[in-house]
Amino acid sequence: MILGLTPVELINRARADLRLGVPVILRDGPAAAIILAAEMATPARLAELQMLGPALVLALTRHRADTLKARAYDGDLARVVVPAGAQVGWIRALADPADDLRHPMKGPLRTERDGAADFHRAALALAKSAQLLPAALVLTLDTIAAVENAGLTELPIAELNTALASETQLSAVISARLPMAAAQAGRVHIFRPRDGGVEHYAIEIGQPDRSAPVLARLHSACFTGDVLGSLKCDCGPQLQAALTQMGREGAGVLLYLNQEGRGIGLANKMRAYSLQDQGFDTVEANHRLGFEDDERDFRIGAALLRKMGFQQVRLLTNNPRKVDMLNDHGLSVIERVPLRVGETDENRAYLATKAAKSGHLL
Ligand SMILES: Nc1nc2c(ncn2[C@@H]2O[C@H](COP(=O)(O)OP(=O)(O)OP(=O)(O)O)[C@@H](O)[C@H]2O)c(=O)[nH]1
Ligand SMILES: [Zn+2]
Repeated sequence: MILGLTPVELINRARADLRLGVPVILRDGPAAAIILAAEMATPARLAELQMLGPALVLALTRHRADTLKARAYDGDLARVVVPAGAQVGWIRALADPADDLRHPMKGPLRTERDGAADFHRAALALAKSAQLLPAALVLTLDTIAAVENAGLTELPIAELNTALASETQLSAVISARLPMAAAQAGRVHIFRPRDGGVEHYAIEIGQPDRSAPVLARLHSACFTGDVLGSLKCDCGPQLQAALTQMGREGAGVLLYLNQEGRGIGLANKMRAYSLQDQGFDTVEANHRLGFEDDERDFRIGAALLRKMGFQQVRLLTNNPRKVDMLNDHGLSVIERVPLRVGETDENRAYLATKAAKSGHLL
């Protein structure tokens, strides 16, 4: 006999469904809702939802709602009423700010005030965790009968919320020696989250003494900076400078965390870059897309360092949040080592915005 899927397995299936444009059913006891990622909506799928019931809603985060001048009665999110006959283009324009400046008048938008927003909040969290735009069509169902035999993934929201909020458990997969330009004595460790998320890497230089403070860096993936040598940020030079300093000192550990774009994923980061070309700064661009300034789960870095046996770190960073987070999650940062490299004409304003709005130290 095959037992049912665990919540973690169901969540991963639900993420894949949303990314494919397949609806997912959320359950809360006897209550249920059907959700669809707004950016993946097609005319056919939208028509299916519109036929199931009249009360179709587009859930948006407060940041996106603020941009659209829609009232967010639920605090952190808004439930925008989808008018009968609304087309996919209307949904997409609300979800995606790409054309905000060209077509500023999207309203007036009517948002719901009464009733619960639990399904909507869960739908947005799931869309974010699938690295989609945080915008979801939500139809609360009177009865689940109409969708019961469609083979859709069904997810209890209590379990979904618990799983999304809990600390990721990581398993060590393999490690192997890697001589690098910055240090001959390098070793790459691969860690796999047990929640089905993307793998993260640790680059160990030399043989750091576990009973002494280790020179450490938490580096968030930046395809454009790390690989392409982008001049828009300082990630590539920071990565190289950190490895070089560890090589020079003979020991250190650099965590390469796959949290591209401060946790929003590369597609959304490129959407943010496109908005930056329209004149918005890095924080404003994230907000217009509906994200927080920083969506990273920094607990993963702390968990990895602890798992590797480290307790005390000298942390290479300009970001005081990283220091606080490690101190709050079982490590002690005995020194913050500044990492100021790679300033260019192109990234000067970006670095200044991070100092002014995100608390980075100059
Ligand atoms: N969303 C978004 N992400 C960006 C942008 N520019 C760089 N990133 C991402 O930001 C992350 C690097 O974060 P930073 O804020 O530069 O540095 P930090 O890691 O917080 O702090 P430091 O330790 O001082 O470097 C990487 O994941 C990059 O992909 C941007 O304009 N928008
Ligand atoms: Zn970068």
